[in-house]
Amino acid sequence: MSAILKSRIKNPALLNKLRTVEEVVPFFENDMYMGWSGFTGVGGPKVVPVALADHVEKNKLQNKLRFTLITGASTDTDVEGRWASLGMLKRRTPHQVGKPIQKVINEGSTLFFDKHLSMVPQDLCYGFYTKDRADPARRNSIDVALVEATGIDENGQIILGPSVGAAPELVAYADKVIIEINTSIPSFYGLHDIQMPENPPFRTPFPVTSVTDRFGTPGIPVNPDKILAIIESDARDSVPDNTPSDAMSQAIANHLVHFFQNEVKQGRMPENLLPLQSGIGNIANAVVEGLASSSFENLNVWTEVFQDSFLDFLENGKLNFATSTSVRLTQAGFKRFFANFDEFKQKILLRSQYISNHPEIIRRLGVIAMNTPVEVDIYGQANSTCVNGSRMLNGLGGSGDFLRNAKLSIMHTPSARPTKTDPTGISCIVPMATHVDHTEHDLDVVVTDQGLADLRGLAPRERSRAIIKNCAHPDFKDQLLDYVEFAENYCTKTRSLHEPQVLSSVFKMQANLAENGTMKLKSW
Ligand SMILES: CC(=O)SCCNC(=O)CCNC(=O)[C@H](O)C(C)(C)COP(=O)(O)OP(=O)(O)OC[C@H]1O[C@@H](n2cnc3c(N)ncnc32)[C@H](O)[C@@H]1OP(=O)(O)O
Repeated sequence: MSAILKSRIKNPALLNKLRTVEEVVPFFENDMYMGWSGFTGVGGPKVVPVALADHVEKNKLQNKLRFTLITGASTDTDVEGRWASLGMLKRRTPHQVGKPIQKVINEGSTLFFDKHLSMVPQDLCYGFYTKDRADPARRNSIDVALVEATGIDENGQIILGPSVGAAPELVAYADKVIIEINTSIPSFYGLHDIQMPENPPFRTPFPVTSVTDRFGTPGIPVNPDKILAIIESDARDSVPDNTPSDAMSQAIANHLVHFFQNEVKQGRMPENLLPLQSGIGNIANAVVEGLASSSFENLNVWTEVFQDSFLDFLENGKLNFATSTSVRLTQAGFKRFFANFDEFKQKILLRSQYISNHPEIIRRLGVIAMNTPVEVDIYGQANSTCVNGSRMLNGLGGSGDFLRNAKLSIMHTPSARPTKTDPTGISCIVPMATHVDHTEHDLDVVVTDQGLADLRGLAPRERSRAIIKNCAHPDFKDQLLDYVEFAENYCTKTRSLHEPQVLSSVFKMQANLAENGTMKLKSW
C-alpha cells in the first residue's frame, strides 16, 4: 500500500479490504448486473474494467462474458469502447459516448435503453431495471457497483472524485461494492453534497432555493460488509480536447447574448440572469465563452456538466458559483483546475444527477437551459438522439430534464451541417423531426448561426415562419417556406390547419439525404 493510499483511507477498519485487481477478477460472472460511477467521461472506474477486458482477451471470452451496465452517463470512451468491441455489453443505459459503443448499439448486439438522467437512478432503486432478471433472488439489486473515489473518510463514507452521477444509488442498490481509490488526483473532500435515495411515499421536498444550498453529506455512506475490495488506481480520465469555437458557434453565442440582454431590459430576467445550464459539445462551449466575454456578471450555474469554458468564467471573476454533477475537464483543463484547486473549491459543488437534474429544483430556480439537437422541426419539436429516427447517437442525457423544466428552454444548433458531397447538405431545421425527444410544448427558443426564433406564445403556424425565417440556412429557406405553403393549402382542404403537415411528404428531406447525400430537393 502506498503512503498516499493509506492517507486517503481515514477509517482504519477498512484497510483490511485492500486487494489487488487480480484478486477481484474471478468474482465476475457472465450476465451480472453492474453499475459504474462516473459522468461524462470522468470519475468512472478504470482499473477493474481494464483488468476485465484483459481477462476477456487473454481467455478468448469475447461475447461470452457479458454484462448489463448501468452508469450515470458516458464513461471513459477508451475503456468502455474496449468493452463494446469485446462484446462485453449485453445491455446498457443511459447516455454513452464513443464510436465502438454506438456501433454495437446500432448493429443490434447491445440492447440500449434511454431515459432522463434524473430518473435513471430512482428507477433503478424502484427495481424497474432488475425486475426481469432470470434469478428471482436477484430482482431487487444489482450485483456490483464499481466506484472510483478519491478517499474514504473517518466515518467510512466514500469520497468521490470529479463526478457524482448515479454513484449514491448504485452503491445503495448493489450487493457488493468495489472502490478504486485514485491517488493520482487530489482528494475532492468537501466538494460533494450527497443524498441517499428515498423512495415515495417517504420522499420530502428538497431544501434548495439557491445554487449554493447543501443538504447532504460529504460522502456516500456504505455498509462495510458490502465492500468487496478497495483497490488503488492511478488511471487518469481522458476527456478529448475541445474543437476551438468557430464563426458558426460564435454567431450562435452572439444571438443568445443579445437575446439575454433584451430579456434583462424588458424586466423578465435579473441583471445577472438566472442559473445557467449548458450541454456538452463545441456549441455549448462557445456559448459559455460568449457569455464569459459579455458584460454579464455575478452569474450562477446550475447544470450537469462543468466544462473547460466555465474555467474562464471562474478566472475572470464573473461566475459567482457553479453546481453540477460532473467536472468534465480536458487534461489541460484539469491542470488549470488543480493549479487553483483551493480557490475553485469555494465556488463549485457537485451533486448527484438525481438532484442536479431534478425537475423540482430546475423549475424553482428558473434555470436557463441550452442544449444542442440533431434537428428541430418547424413547429418546435426536437430530436436529440436518433439520426433519421433510427441511428442512436449519444442518448438523451439530461437535455430533457432541463428543457422540460427550465424557465427558458433553448436549443442551439448549426443551421446546416455538411455531408460528404454537399457542404450544407443537412438542414437542421426540417418539416418534422424523425424522432422527438423534446416536444413543441417544451421549447421556448431556437437559435442557429442565422438568428434566433422566440417561440413563446406563438401558435404553430406562427412558429413555423419564425423558425424558418430566423433560423434556417439560406440554402433551405425557400424550400421550407414552400413546404409550409404546400402543407397549409393541403390542410385547409382537410380542415386540419392547426399544425399543418403533409404526411406523404413530411420526411422527404431526410429521405433525400439518405438516398442522394443532401436534403436539397428538386420539388415537394
Ligand atoms: C450528459 C449530458 O446529458 S450533457 C447535457 C445535454 N445532453 C444532450 O443534449 C444529449 C443529446 N445531445 C447530443 O448528444 C449532442 O448534442 C448531439 C449529438 C445531438 C449534437 O452534438 P454535435 O457535437 O453537434 O454532433 P456531431 O457533429 O458530433 O454529430 C453527430 C453525428 O450526427 C450526425 N448528425 C447530426 N445532425 C444530423 C442531422 N440533422 N441529420 C443527419 N445527421 C446528423 C452528424 O453528421 C454526426 O455523424 P457521424 O457520427 O457519422 O459523424
